[in-house]
Amino acid sequence: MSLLSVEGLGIAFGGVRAVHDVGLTVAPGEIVSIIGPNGAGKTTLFNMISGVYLPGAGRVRLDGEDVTGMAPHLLARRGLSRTFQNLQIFPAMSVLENAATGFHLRERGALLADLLALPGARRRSAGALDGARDLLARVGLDRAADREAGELSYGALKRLEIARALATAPRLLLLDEPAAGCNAVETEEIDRLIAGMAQSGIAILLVEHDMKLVMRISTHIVVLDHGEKIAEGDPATVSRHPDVIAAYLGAPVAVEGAAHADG
Ligand SMILES: Nc1ncnc2c1ncn2[C@@H]1O[C@H](COP(=O)(O)OP(=O)(O)OP(=O)(O)O)[C@@H](O)[C@H]1O
Repeated sequence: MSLLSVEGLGIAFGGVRAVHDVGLTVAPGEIVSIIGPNGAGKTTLFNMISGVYLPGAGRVRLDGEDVTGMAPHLLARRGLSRTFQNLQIFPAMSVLENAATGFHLRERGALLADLLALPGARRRSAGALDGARDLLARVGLDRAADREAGELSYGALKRLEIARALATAPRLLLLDEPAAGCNAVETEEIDRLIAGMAQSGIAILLVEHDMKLVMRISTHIVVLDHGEKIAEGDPATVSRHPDVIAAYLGAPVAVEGAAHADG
């Protein structure tokens, strides 16, 4: 059964349809990727699912419950967490402290209370730092815990962002371009991390331009162009779809193990 179910989602900005009538589902352990050219509406779709934008049309359901337009911290309590295309890291804070901020994403105002050292902040922070150490181990950054975040490589920063998103123990994780700007080795680390999270039962929704990564790890791919879904299916099907090649890929993309998929 699907954990996330999106139906007929749409939004317009100043009369321009950024996303129109898009539907998709994600089940626990699945990796569903959204691909398409720049401006196709991928991040806007993410923003509607994660409560950043109120959709102009359509429904978002988590476990069958209508959560359309619900605030991000309330969605986090229900098990939805996300990362952003642009890193949201505090470079002057330690890696550990950055990971610990993730524990406050469920509580509106908690992060500000901590920064202002309001009552309860000290107790909450101690617990968050313990939890943050576990998260850093999960993404392979435990040995960098005490370094300043600003000193990390780009790939490590991307993993730190994922660690922070994991702090809310998500059942559904939205990853916006986790491999953007990463080199081949860093991309492989992200690849393993995403596959591992899916194996642990987390439902993953991914926006990513690295087609090798997408074709390797996706269970299902949804293709957007000009805000509309133009194709969907497994990697082998999507990578050879004529409309997808015309709108985005330019040429068929090799998919491991799919050489004889035509039968
Ligand atoms: N807040 C906004 N106000 C006005 N227009 C917006 C806003 N957000 C997105 N758009 C427009 O909506 C369309 C879809 O943008 P979006 O960022 O979702 O595309 P994308 O597929 O994520 O692109 P990219 O791959 O470059 O990140 C674009 O035409 C964009 O200019």
